[in-house]
Amino acid sequence: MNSDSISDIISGIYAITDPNLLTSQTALLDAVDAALAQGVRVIQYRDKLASSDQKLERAKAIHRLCKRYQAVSIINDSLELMIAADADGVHLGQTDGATALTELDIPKQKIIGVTCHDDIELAIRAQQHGASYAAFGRFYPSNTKPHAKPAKIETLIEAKQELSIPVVAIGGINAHNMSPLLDAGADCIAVINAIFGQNDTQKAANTLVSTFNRLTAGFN
Ligand SMILES: Cc1ncc(COP(=O)(O)OP(=O)(O)O)c(N)n1
Ligand SMILES: Cc1ncsc1CCOP(=O)(O)O
Ligand SMILES: [Mg+2]
Repeated sequence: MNSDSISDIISGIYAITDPNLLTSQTALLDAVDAALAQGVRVIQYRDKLASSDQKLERAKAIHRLCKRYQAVSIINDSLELMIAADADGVHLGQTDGATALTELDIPKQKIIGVTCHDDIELAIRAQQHGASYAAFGRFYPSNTKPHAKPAKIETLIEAKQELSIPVVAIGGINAHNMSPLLDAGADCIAVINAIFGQNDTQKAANTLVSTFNRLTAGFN
């Protein structure tokens, strides 16, 4: 991992892999490479289908690719896999250990992302307990996770007032609808389908990254 601050690291486009969209290891690694080459800064390996051995091999390969592009690798759900693959961080949902962050043995330098749905109190507690970033969403209907709880843009605005850690927005986001989330203060836009569900990953990543950069060019 590079030595930038967490606000520099968790910013821009955050791409999350999906085994239903990237069905082979080659497809997965080629797509991650294409996304990184276009300026995606964060990759989350999210895979609820592969075997443990496959997950370890893929997580390690993604971490190597991220290092090559000076991006960061995050593992979904599993602290054990993060440690085994020596990835840069882990993303924990409310049923993955996020409710007991202080009881987990997480190496100090690792990034810890926490799902906060639409709940600012969850985010404040997560920050107090050592979370590196808070993720809110879903903001728009998501084909990837149709039953994800909806979140309000007002919650993002409140999150930016209450939290010092970066704020990530997720759920049904694409280049056409990210603008209100950025205006509300989202530091980072997390996507699955808008990048890995597209025929041309490179073009999709380029569109997302350039749209993010254009829309945030006047900020700060
Ligand atoms: C960046 C980011 N935000 C939210 C989630 C959702 O995590 P979770 O609620 O644990 O759901 P699953 O992804 O495990 O289905 C995420 N993965 N990444
Ligand atoms: C994992 C997750 N958590 C809330 S919505 C979501 C899915 C995001 O995928 P997409 O960008 O395709 O809507
Ligand atoms: Mg989870």
